[in-house]
Amino acid sequence: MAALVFDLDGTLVDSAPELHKAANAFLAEKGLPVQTLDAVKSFVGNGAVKLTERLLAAAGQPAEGAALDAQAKRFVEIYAALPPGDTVTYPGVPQELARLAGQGHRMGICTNKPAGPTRAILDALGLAKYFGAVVGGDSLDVQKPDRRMMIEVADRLGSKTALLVGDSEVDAATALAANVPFILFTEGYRKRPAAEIPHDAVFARWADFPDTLRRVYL
Ligand SMILES: O=C(O)COP(=O)(O)O
Ligand SMILES: [Mg+2]
Repeated sequence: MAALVFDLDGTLVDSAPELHKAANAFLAEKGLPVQTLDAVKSFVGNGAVKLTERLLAAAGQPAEGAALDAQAKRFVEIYAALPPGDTVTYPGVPQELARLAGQGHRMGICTNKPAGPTRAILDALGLAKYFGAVVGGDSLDVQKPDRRMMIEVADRLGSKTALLVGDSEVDAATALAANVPFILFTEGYRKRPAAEIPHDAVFARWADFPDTLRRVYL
């Protein structure tokens, strides 16, 4: 059975409100104007450093190199210190993960979010027990869409075959690079219409995931 590899932000959890809160606390600390939720959503997908880079660029304060790394470190500190509760699973996610685990699927997480906050969210939501491998944006020296992110998760799960479930262009590119099937969840933070993002199957409600998965393996 192929391992099921899941993206986190915008796929299993709606983390944008909490990222928005952290982004605005970070900007306010620097005396910069705050951002809308939609703007922050559009900055998510390539990890914490890119998110920080996009926040600073949007505020007219571009940063790069070591200066950007230092700013991103501060952003992650602010994010990690927020009280839990704002990040929630999409409806039906806990039930579906329990069902898949019950069927014996090996499951892993492949996210560009740093591994620390990723584990904190999985623990807080009671989901950690479902995942035999968690690879975050700072786990390797590459991030999605590099195929090594996907290969690392499959290796850690001891699985030769895998598929990726994700919400974004970055996930689609990762699956293509790793040559694995891609299932697109449409309710996350993608930037383009779903039809323009290469996928093998698509779904909008987690209650429909069983049928969607069957379509890929028919
Ligand atoms: O943190 C990000 O930018 C994106 O995280 P994701 O890979 O779980 O969507
Ligand atoms: Mg995502």
